[in-house]
Amino acid sequence: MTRDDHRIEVSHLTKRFGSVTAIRDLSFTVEPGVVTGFLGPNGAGKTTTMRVLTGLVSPTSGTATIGGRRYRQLPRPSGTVGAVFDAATFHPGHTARDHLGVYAAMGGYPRSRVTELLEALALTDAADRRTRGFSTGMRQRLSLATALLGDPRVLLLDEPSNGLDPYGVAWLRTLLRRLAAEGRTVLVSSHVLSEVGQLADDVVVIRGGELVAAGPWARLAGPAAVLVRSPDAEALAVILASAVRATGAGGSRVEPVGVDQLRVPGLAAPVIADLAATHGIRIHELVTEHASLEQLFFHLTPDQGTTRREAGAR
Ligand SMILES: Nc1ncnc2c1ncn2[C@@H]1O[C@H](COP(=O)(O)OP(=O)(O)OP(=O)(O)O)[C@@H](O)[C@H]1O
Repeated sequence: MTRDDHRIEVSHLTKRFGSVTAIRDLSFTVEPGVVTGFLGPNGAGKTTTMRVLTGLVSPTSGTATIGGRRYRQLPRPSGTVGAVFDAATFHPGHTARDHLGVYAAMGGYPRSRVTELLEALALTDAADRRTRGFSTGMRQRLSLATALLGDPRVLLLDEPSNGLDPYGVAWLRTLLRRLAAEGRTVLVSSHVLSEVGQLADDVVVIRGGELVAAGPWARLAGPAAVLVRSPDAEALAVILASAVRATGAGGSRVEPVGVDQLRVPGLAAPVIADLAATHGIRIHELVTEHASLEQLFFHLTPDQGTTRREAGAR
């Protein structure tokens, strides 16, 4: 099996529900081996895209494939793709073990998988309790355990951190990173940005059903600015201001931050260090500030009004 066998490819995908265009000519790829965050404001089209990927919704046009095949064309769909959608429901009278047992039987997976997954998802102590008393975190774990029954190479998780406390989010992060490190393709949707920042290496950002940005989020965010500490900050500010102007970054200014510190946009740390050395100016500290995922999100998807979006107006 090669990496190509479980790459997700969404190509010119459009989905209309009556007069509402949920997805419009959307194209992106999701690579195995990393956790990819699928970001967008409410109503952006994340769930619809994931539903098309799992064959639950038919596209109006375009394709969404896994390893080059549509979900229904996969030889073992549930063994290839594990999906968790928001608001998973369980039979309230079933225990966690019953629930996994039913799905293991339906998928033709050995009973030993149930015990393995109860352990891997820290559910062993709750295995024989009825799901009606489960907390949100336990429900999320049980949904994930169900999705992992067939040892899928591709995981599609819609808002998996919903309702998790900070311990739950930390646990989820460790689990997803481990699953990705094993070579799986992991796509995680969310609008809770601080959590995706901790969970994902790559991001796909959509708005109004269209692609806004895709790639490693650190690259998308770019170096926002460098903080420079120097006992000769005033002299350095003059030199750096002229270098910033020379880059053509018209709106960017070197700003003093405290007594001996400057915030320098538009110049990389090595350039600043070299300039200081050329002019014999001492540097005590250089720190590159990256934009947070939240800043990136607001920059890429300025609010256009929820009502307008939900109505599908453009
Ligand atoms: N079955 C449906 N019938 C009609 N419209 C739908 C249907 N499913 C989704 N939509 C609409 O498609 C758009 C995209 O919805 P979707 O649920 O995919 O967005 P989302 O990014 O997952 O949002 P959220 O973060 O709020 O879950 C919305 O305008 C939504 O109202």
